Amino acid sequence: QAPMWKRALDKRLSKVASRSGALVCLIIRKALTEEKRISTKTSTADLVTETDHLVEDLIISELRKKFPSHRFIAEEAAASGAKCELTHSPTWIIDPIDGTCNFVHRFPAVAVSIGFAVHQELEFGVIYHCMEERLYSGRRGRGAFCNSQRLQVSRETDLSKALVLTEIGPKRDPATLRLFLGNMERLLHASAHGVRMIGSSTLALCHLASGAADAYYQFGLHCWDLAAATVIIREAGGIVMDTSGAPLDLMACRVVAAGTREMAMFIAQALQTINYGRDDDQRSSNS
Ligand SMILES: O=P(O)(O)O[C@H]1[C@H](O)[C@@H](O)[C@H](O)[C@H](O)[C@@H]1O
Ligand SMILES: [Mg+2]
Ligand SMILES: [Mg+2]
Repeated sequence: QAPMWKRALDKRLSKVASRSGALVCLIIRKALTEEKRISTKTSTADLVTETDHLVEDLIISELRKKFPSHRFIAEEAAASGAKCELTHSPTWIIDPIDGTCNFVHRFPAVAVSIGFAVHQELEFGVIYHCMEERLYSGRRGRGAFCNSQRLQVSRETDLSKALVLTEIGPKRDPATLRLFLGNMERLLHASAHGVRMIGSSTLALCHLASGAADAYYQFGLHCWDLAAATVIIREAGGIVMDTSGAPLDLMACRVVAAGTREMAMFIAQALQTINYGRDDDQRSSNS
């Protein structure tokens, strides 16, 4: 049981994060219907808009006012060259709009993700589904919720009875696409019930935490896609690990998550690796 000061601090921090998320969702919902100025980052499929930047700046300024000594890892700052270094300091890990491509197309699977770590341990996360007013939250040792409903992962262990979620990632070169499609083909050959992509890794991971899917895997997502969702899935009883079967490496741009370890291992063993570098390796592009 964490010390009283820590429980009180976590509660205060997660309240601030939830309030920030709620405020910016109003901005995103309004902007979704409006004309957007769109630019690309690491590929023609890796989009960013002025709303991504506005929302990220708003969240960080709100949090910095209250916690000036804390550190930040945020998607659009990283895209502009900021270091992604998870130290022992209290650190907020932020994806201002997860599902920017959906946002650009007015496809309503769009979320805000705010994770929090201390001593390199993920302590809590909130993910706001902006179009459905659903707040997914998880605090280490205190459970995971969607609004006030407790979350519980699926207990499925049989891949031939599984619904599997994934995302393409930003690379679209022929070699990457062959590996991506080969991974999907192997899971379908193993008679998985289906493989789905919704265009938002954080919302897909929330579906896993709520038991609406049995597994998730991806190469090409980032620490800001993973931070909050990892706490939520673990607190819903699930497992989040590296695609090699080793413990999760938050900066490795790859993940397998599932309701059961057996399911996660089946998925991991079926995958061929797609190399996206690391978030904390400044030499590799943030693709
Ligand atoms: O850039 P945002 O924050 O929209 O995150 C998405 C990534 O861009 C995709 O490559 C990735 O495949 C996932 O869809 C992820 O949610
Ligand atoms: Mg984003
Ligand atoms: Mg994202």
